[in-house]
Amino acid sequence: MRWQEDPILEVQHLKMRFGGLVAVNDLSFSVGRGDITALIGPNGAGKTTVFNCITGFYRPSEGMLSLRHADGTTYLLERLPGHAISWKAKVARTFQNIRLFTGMTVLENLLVARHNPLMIASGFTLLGLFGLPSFREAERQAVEQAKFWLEKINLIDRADDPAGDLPYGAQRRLEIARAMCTDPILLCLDEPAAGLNPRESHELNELLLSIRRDHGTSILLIEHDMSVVMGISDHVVVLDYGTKIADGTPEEVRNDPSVIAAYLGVEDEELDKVEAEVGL
Ligand SMILES: Nc1ncnc2c1ncn2[C@@H]1O[C@H](COP(=O)(O)OP(=O)(O)OP(=O)(O)O)[C@@H](O)[C@H]1O
Repeated sequence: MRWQEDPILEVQHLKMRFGGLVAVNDLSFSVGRGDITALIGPNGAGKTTVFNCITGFYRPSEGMLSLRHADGTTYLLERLPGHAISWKAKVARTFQNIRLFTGMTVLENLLVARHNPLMIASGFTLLGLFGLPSFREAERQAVEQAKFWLEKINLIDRADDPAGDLPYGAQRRLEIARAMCTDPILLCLDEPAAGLNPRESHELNELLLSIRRDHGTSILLIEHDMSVVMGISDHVVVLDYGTKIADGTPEEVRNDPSVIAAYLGVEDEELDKVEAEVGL
């Protein structure tokens, strides 16, 4: 199992407290390099809180989040500021609710993701923005990369339209493309299939599989749509009330009585009955 042999991310004893509420409690799991890993669980289980800790939106109350690049460089994410998690550690994310710049064009939304390299190429001077060859080259590369992703997500014909005019499913794909324009090694997607129809969710599966195959990007996703989770994940981690209740391949997790019970809202005492019903 890649998540045991070559983890890109190791979450160790993660705890997140909000006042008296413990949203995530002593959570440990690994994400395999090159794997598609799904983090699932009932509403309020703590999934988005885990994402917020990994991507620097929250500082964990306790625990360690170590991200290891292929060359061995390791980043302790809980110690890095948010911008360094994206820029240095190379972790990108999308949000549960779409967060595009709706008044900007589709192309501009992708160019925003190249802000850091563009500013460095400008030498952080106004003159650099107009004159430096390095800036013009960085700008050309940013446009090329954006066009590549627009082709890939079938939005090249809409490049100059405002992002807010796109249909919902296309906006979701654009968000993923924008995250990919930061060249992440770990892509975190918060409910990418939410609100998609079955055709769009099939297209999403294809897009995620091609991101993993063609770019080697590891993917960690939160998802309620089981056709996405069971269809493309290599590894599934299940949370309930902030703790891990299962961790394994989709097949292992699918038949786990505690997972079924958590989803059905069954009390611990009724677990035997659920086990009998699923034939375990
Ligand atoms: N900033 C916050 N302040 C206080 N409580 C919070 C905060 N963020 C999350 N919580 C609480 O932490 C718990 C876990 O929330 P979280 O959003 O992580 O769950 P989730 O598994 O992502 O749920 P869903 O599937 O509904 O998105 C919930 O009880 C939630 O109310």
